[in-house]
Amino acid sequence: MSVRIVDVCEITKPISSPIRNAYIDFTKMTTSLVAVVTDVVRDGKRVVGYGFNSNGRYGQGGLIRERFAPRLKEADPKSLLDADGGNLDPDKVWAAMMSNEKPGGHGERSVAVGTIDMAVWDAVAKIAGKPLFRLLAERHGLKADPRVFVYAAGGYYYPGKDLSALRGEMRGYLDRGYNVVKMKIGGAPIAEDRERIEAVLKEIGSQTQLAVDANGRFDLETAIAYAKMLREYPLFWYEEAGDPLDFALQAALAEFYPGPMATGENLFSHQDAKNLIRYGGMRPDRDWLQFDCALSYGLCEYQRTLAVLKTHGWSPSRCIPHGGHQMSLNIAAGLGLGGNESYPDLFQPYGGFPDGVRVENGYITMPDLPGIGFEGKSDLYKEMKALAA
Ligand SMILES: O=C([O-])CC(=O)C(=O)O
Ligand SMILES: [Mg+2]
Repeated sequence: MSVRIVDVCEITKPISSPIRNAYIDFTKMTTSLVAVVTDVVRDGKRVVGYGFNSNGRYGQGGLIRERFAPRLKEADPKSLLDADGGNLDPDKVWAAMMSNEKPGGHGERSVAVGTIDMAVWDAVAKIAGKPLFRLLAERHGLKADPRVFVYAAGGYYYPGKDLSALRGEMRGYLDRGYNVVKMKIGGAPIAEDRERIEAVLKEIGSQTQLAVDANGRFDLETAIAYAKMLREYPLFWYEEAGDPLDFALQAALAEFYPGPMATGENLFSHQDAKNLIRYGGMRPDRDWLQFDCALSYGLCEYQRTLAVLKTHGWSPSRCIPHGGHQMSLNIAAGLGLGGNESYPDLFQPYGGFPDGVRVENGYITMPDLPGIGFEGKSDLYKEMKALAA
């Protein structure tokens, strides 16, 4: 049997909402939805792999249509196959996409490639007839663990939102089974953010923990001023205080913040991840890494990032990716990450879990669906099917 990619389709979809973090609003946010169509038939149906990019970066239709999809369609089909020719080899597909691309400067190109890479892995696991998390565990000689820790991200700023609305939002997450919640900081004066934090802590009590996210807004002085305020509270983490590439700032902050810090959602390559580990002062015994494969060249690259972490003494269990998508749930369950983000009320239908999956005491259990499992989420699959089936 041979496998051929017969088409790569892209459509840019809105995921807009009136929310705002300390850096951007989401009123014009979009995502690229991609389908990698193969000539393989499984259970009487053509195998199509699907992918989309995470929130926070916009859809990548231009790059996908002009460079990355044509390279896959023009590649010799045999050059994309695994050793016995029965499936695609994601690393070979990745190399074909990245031919004639210089190193460095990992701007939005990594989002375009990450989106297609997601669809390729979905197709590969479907062709193998397995959930992606089980395929990954097998390939790495690990035992899959379908139970994955998830936390509820929200707590955004938006027009007219007062403390009682913020508390109500957080209560809603607790009611849905979460025991870690996250809110935005840095989009209001520090005294106001302190009030917001105290209001949320009062609402959630001591059984639930709160993480805070500054979205890279602060200069060093402000990051330290916040660190001094935040360290009075038992927070789950202090996220992305300063510019994602300002490793010296991150390292200096550690001096003022003994609690857990988190960052990495805006680092888009294993080289950038390596520099964070080398120079960012992140501590493997308590800090968290949030690289998001959908924004950073996909799972082929994420595996290189995990290899970098291992070399530097970091466990994959210190990774809780940004993005709230099923791709990272599969990586978490297959490769032993510490968990995954989720946005219970945002970015639908792209985020979240297959239908019927519930959060219990902060964990979900992955159902055994072939591929990434998008077919189990009916609102999402409807969009995907409309693109290509
Ligand atoms: O608001 C955003 O851009 C999303 C974000 O940082 C997160 O989920 O950590
Ligand atoms: Mg963040």
